[in-house]
Amino acid sequence: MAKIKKASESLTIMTNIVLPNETNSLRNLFGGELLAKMDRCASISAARHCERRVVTASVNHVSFNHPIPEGGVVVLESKVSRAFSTSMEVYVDVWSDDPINQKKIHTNSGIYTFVAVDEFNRPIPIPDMVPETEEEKERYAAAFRRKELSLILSGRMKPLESVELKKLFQEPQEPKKDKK
Ligand SMILES: CC(=O)SCCNC(=O)CCNC(=O)[C@H](O)C(C)(C)COP(=O)(O)OP(=O)(O)OC[C@H]1O[C@@H](n2cnc3c(N)ncnc32)[C@H](O)[C@@H]1OP(=O)(O)O
Repeated sequence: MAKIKKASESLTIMTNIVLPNETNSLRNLFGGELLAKMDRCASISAARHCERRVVTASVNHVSFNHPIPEGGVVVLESKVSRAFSTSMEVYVDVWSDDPINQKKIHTNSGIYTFVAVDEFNRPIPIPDMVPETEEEKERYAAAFRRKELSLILSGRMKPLESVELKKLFQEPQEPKKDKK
């Protein structure tokens, strides 16, 4: 598919208030609820990028650094960070927003992989993606390593078959001397 899209074209922002039925016993947003919100937000970004139906293939990384309290405002922002052949990586950032005190803190992020599928749920090719901002470029550059790691962890790739990831664990080679 020749079409190339910008990362910003997949930008999705979801803003919600944290309701009591979404909280844990500490009255903070329950982790599983947050994961579901992140999956929804990321799947919209993926569908915006490929203009197809998408399925979640893997949740590669999620961290929870700060709690989001009941009654607080949770803001999710997602964008495709790299498109491969039929799959794409989507980065989700989450903030806790306090509109009264006008404080917004980054609480966590997550990295998801989605696959575009046809009407028979078979993977189909997707448009390429071009990063523009510094952050988009950094995330794009590291996405191939993360894809390899995800494939290894899911048993779809043997560690020795990796290209980028393997380089991280290789000893630096001595430069070859010219033959006399
Ligand atoms: C939005 C939702 O919540 S959907 C509900 C939850 N998700 C689901 O039910 C999905 C269930 N899984 C499936 O349907 C299938 O396993 C699929 C569609 C994800 C993959 O189908 P497969 O026939 O295995 O396809 P295939 O091996 O060709 O992989 C397709 C692409 O996904 C990538 N992929 C598959 N699994 C992973 C993984 N764990 N991590 C990273 N990438 C993966 C492959 O590398 C390939 O990428 P590429 O074409 O861009 O190089």
